[in-house]
Amino acid sequence: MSEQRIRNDIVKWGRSLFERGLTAGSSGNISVRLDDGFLMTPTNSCLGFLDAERLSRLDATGNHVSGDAPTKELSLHFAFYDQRPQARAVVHLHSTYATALSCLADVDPADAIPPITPYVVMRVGRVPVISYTRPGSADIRPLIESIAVDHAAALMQNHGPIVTGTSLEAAVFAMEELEETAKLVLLTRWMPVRLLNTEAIADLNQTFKLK
Ligand SMILES: O=C(CO)COP(=O)(O)O
Ligand SMILES: [Zn+2]
Repeated sequence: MSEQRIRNDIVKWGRSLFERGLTAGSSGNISVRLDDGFLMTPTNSCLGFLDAERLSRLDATGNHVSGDAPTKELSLHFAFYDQRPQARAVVHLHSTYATALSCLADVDPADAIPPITPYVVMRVGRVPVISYTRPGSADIRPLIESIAVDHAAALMQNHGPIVTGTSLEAAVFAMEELEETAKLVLLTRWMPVRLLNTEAIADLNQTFKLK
């Protein structure tokens, strides 16, 4: 896929996520790994109004080479790219329900999203909670690196979700699934929920291998 097409896709998905209320104001950021570097959304930009020509272009070693200054969360994007060779895109949002889950004191930090539907198992997998760090702090990097080999998604405590995928579309779809499942988890929080059993989960993992 050409770089221009990828730039247009970042603008398209950014607008779509923003218009559906999945992140507000200038929150959230998107990156895509190219063959010779990275494209990232600029810091303080609104995902609803990105300009394809002003996206931040970084070289393969992470140096900013053109466009506006990149997201201040580049450490967390690079942590996933370093540890997951298959990751081609990273999406971070402040979507309401996943962020609400990230604030709950009694959520299992090793497994924040119970397996209540097949799609969350297929598209997202197990979701750990990463301890709080200040937005933009490089301190997040080792925390993400410690989970990134085995997890395609995480919740940053009191902050929001972060998801990777083998394409931008796959990362966006996984993020949408994560957000919708977080909503279901909160809707059913005080109800006796029947989870998928280990047999069903093993069958899903075998049939739809998460990358
Ligand atoms: O969500 C954000 C910080 O966590 C937004 O930061 P940027 O505007 O630098 O991308
Ligand atoms: Zn954020």
